[in-house]
Amino acid sequence: MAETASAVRVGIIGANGYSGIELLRTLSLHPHVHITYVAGSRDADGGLLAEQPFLRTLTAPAHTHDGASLAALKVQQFDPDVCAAACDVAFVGLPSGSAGQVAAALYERGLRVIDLSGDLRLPAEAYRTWYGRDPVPDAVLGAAVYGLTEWRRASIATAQLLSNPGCYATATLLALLPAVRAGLNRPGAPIVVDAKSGVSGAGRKAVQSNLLGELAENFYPYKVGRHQHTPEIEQMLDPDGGVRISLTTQLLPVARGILSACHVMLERPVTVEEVYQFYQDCYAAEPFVHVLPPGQVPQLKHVRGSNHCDIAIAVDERTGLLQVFSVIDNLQKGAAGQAVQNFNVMHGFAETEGLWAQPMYP
Ligand SMILES: NC(=O)C1=CN([C@@H]2O[C@H](COP(=O)(O)OP(=O)(O)OC[C@H]3O[C@@H](n4cnc5c(N)ncnc54)[C@H](OP(=O)(O)O)[C@@H]3O)[C@@H](O)[C@H]2O)C=CC1
Ligand SMILES: CC(=O)N[C@@H](CCC(=O)OP(=O)(O)O)C(=O)O
Repeated sequence: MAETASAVRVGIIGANGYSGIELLRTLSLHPHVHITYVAGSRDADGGLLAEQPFLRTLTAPAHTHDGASLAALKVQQFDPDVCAAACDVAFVGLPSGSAGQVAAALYERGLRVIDLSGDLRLPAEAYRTWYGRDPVPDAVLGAAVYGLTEWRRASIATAQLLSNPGCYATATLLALLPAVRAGLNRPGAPIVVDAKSGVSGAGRKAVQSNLLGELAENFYPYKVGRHQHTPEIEQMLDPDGGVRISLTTQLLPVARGILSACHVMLERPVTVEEVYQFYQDCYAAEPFVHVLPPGQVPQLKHVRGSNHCDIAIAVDERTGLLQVFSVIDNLQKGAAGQAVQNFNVMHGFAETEGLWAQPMYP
């Protein structure tokens, strides 16, 4: 794969974290990207490949743009001026709290910034309530464009500061938006979202302390009634606050994957064929969103390692509930993959560029 003359110089902040590693894996095969800067919370002793020895393709020039210099890249302690000098675009894969500050510093230095954290997704007051800390300054928050790609392309294309959606929010919104925008939900009735995530959703440090003995053959809900993606989902479903969701998040003993099962009280009787056709029409042109025929169910392993989202629909005529199920890989469509999809939209590249990976099965 030859490097193109138009290669964009890209920095990855948080390169030792799960999202950062997934960005490296994805962007190292992107034909219009040259990774020029990788940063973390400290200077590393060895090169990038000493830190992440499994990223072997980075040293295979046939598959990268600049194998030698990529292999020589060192994870540096983040410095906004060094980053700004080295990059046109920065992906920020840091924990919420640190990420917003870093994204703001780079935005103010004129870079295009794609932030994967929750720091830029909510209005200031909602952020204070749900994240329990002060948000970034209004001028920065106001510039951030919420990047649910399939539903926000026009504003993503011109964004300088892109706020990548949360993993649960992505799975849930892709499942619910067609139904809610079409008014299939009964006004005033809360939508129940029963969502489950693999443990990598919690980040590398958290997983390193969640030992196998704790997680294997175990399964439990967490952040009940207070998950930070609740307002993110509600504001996108209805900016006027007319839709309420009850979100339950649960920790699955798998590394990757989210399944969101959404239960919508129907406003009027509909058939599953009707809703299926409607969803099909809605997502027919989408390369990454697939609506399964009635009777089929989505599975984590059908999307694992890829940027795809599978959606399935059922109508429970007995209870008047529409059930919409969606699955994504939390590190791909839920984080790094969607971030690269947004990067492609922002640069006018084909949306699938760098995102050709098929799901890993089994
Ligand atoms: N994991 C997921 O599925 C998803 C994650 N997100 C969001 O993406 C962001 C990254 O998540 P994830 O990759 O899971 O997190 P990880 O915990 O795996 O990685 C975060 C990385 O950030 C680095 N870091 C922390 N503080 C600083 C700092 N002040 N300056 C520089 N580097 C710092 C750490 O680097 P070092 O190792 O060098 O200390 C660490 O490697 C989070 O905001 C998360 O909410 C969003 C959607 C899904
Ligand atoms: C399994 C797990 O712990 N997942 C995380 C998702 C983290 C995330 O995406 O949080 P922000 O994007 O809002 O920072 C959680 O539920 O909080």
